[in-house]
Amino acid sequence: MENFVVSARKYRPATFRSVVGQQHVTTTLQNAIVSNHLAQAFLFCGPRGVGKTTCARILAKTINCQNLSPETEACDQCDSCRSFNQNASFNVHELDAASNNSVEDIRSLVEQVRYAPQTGKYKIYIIDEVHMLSNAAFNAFLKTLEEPPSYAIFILATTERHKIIPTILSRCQIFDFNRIRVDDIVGHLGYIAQQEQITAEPDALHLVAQKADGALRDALSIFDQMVTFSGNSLRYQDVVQNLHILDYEYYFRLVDFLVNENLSGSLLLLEEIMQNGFDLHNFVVGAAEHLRGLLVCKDPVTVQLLEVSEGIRARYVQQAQTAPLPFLLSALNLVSQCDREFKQAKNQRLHVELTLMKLTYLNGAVQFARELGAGSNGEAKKKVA
Ligand SMILES: Nc1ncnc2c1ncn2[C@@H]1O[C@H](COP(=O)(O)OP(=O)(O)OP(=O)(O)O)[C@@H](O)[C@H]1O
Ligand SMILES: [Zn+2]
Repeated sequence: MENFVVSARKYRPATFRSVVGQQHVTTTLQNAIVSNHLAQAFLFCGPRGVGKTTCARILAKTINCQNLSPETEACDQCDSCRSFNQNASFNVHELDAASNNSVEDIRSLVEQVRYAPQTGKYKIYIIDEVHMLSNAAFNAFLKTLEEPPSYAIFILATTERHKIIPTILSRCQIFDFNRIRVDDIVGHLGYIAQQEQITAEPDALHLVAQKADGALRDALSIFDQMVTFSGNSLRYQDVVQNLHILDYEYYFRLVDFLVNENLSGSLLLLEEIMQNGFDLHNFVVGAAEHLRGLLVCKDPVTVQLLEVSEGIRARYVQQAQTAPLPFLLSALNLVSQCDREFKQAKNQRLHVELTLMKLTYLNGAVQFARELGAGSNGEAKKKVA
């Protein structure tokens, strides 16, 4: 049997073109290569698992390729490309500063920089998690960064840009990597599913993508975990169950109860959520997100901001029609307040229950206030009387 290779490694992009969602970076790098304006030191900043190391390696391979394509991609055929692809190139050195952050580690790296490449044009030094280097190590490195030999290129990567000292920042060309959009993650997962002959429900992939919170690497590990769990067909319900996700259903039900002033319904729903072992605070945060989702659905333009599948979006739009805008605004306000005060509350369940009570009568109250405000002689005044 073939060894199982995790998707994050198996599908690590080998060309600029196959990097997802970082076009501003890849295009700029390619332009720099074509116009021969390559900087000698780069700083790649951004969240974890969005392609910083991947792009560093692609850059390293591309600038050493002996047979660059017209699209400025490495050929993957020449000797240099082949040794890169087999992780056997002498022209790329990677240091993970998270685990090698001492002065000695940097000294041995700096030592290597003195030797020109025997084959190929450039030697590339990738320092991951560079913010972890000790101060002494930083200083030992600074001199080399100031006057690197012409064949040396440094690519520093970090998830914590604010920890990088100004002397380093000012010597690097800085690239900010984006979180990957849910749609882009879904597209990539869909592609991998197809390659692996896995049938996956779009909603299932959406859920995985959302859980990954912008990190493609995380999405791929969750995807692998799901496939181990449910085999060659990935269903929405399996993902909900396996990832123990507070699924949309709960929130759709909640808002239905609220707009229908069904207090017992929402209190029992809360009980159910706790019985199922969900975290109360997560529920509050999720409720705020759901309300925000309904709000953006009130407008045909902002509806695009909702990063969900088509099917779920249609349900949002439908539910948004049952909930007046002022109600949604006040509800979001109340839930945000509940969230802010959550940690201080002595009895957190009661705190949430109280919010649910306020929310239940909110719709009636909002309509009542509106009727009053309208100043008509209709129902509202009768109610007051
Ligand atoms: N933009 C992307 N396009 C395609 N695949 C990606 C992308 N970002 C991450 N991946 C996948 O995730 C894996 C890890 O990505 P990579 O190591 O490049 O992330 P990173 O940003 O350097 O993360 P860290 O800061 O944790 O080192 C890759 O092997 C690849 O499979
Ligand atoms: Zn090549």
